[in-house]
Amino acid sequence: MRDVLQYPTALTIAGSDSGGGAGMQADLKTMQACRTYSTAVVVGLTAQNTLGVQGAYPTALDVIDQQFASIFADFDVRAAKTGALFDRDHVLQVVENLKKYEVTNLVVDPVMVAKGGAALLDSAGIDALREDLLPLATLITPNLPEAELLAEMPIASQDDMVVAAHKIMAAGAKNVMIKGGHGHGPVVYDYVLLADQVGFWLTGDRVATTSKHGTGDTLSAAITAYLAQGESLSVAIALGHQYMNKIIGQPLNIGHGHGPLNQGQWPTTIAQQGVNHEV
Ligand SMILES: Nc1ncnc2c1ncn2[C@@H]1O[C@H](COP(=O)(O)OP(=O)(O)O)[C@@H](O)[C@H]1O
Ligand SMILES: Cc1ncc(COP(=O)(O)OP(=O)(O)O)c(N)n1
Repeated sequence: MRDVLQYPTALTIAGSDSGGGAGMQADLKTMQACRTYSTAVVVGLTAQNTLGVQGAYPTALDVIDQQFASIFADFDVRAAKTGALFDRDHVLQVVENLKKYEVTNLVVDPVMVAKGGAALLDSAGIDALREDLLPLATLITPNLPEAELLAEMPIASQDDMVVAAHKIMAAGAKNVMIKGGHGHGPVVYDYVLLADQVGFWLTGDRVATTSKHGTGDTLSAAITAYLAQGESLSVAIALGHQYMNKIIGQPLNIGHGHGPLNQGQWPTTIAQQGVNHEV
């Protein structure tokens, strides 16, 4: 008899990117590459490609409820992540369902603006995210502009990142990871502040590439995949960061703008990659 692979199940609650590089499509490819099965609540559709977002169409609210109901009637969801949530009503509908189904191991990627500049969450939605969704999150993963909004301060240095992480935690987040992709210099610094007040830096060489569409989605999906596998939060973060570091230097040459990553560049087992579980 053939071996049956045992993949845990996760959930992505996000928007669809018709260009395939970011949003739900990035999440699904990443989870598969990280050996986790993912279910999906589509919160909205975007007409999008590597050049930008041409349209955004949130899903009817009752359809969000139906998707949650179908998933939780059948699957043992071990971890979940949120991505683009579009507006206040959709944030609150997602929050209601997360509470109803008692979702644990929740990674909130507070997607606000796509790299091309299109808003993927309006200002009332940002308030709802901060007040209602953030307290449910196991981990929140803002990029630098998102962290500036959530912490209500400018971030111009690594010291500022540390202060901002503490402010976001004080606003109700249990654990915080501020991503430094939008910074400058030869090294990318991501700062992690854990609930026990332990803070640490994760670093990587800054890759000079225009193929960065979907980096935030990909990182948060990888962390979610490893949480679903039962890893501790600090190990899941470290593995997600290693995955990101590995794939960002080997992108696909696709599209005419901000190209996609190649999430499939992680084909072997963690053991074969020589990944260090020590954090
Ligand atoms: N040019 C780069 N070189 C190496 N790593 C990067 C680069 N840009 C982003 N990353 C990494 O990708 C992840 C996502 O970061 P970021 O791009 O800031 O998020 P977002 O897509 O949400 O804006 C982080 O772990 C960051 O360190
Ligand atoms: C549908 C959808 N969701 C999220 C994003 C933003 O993804 P992100 O990982 O932040 O990547 P960039 O947009 O910054 O490339 C998106 N574009 N579309």
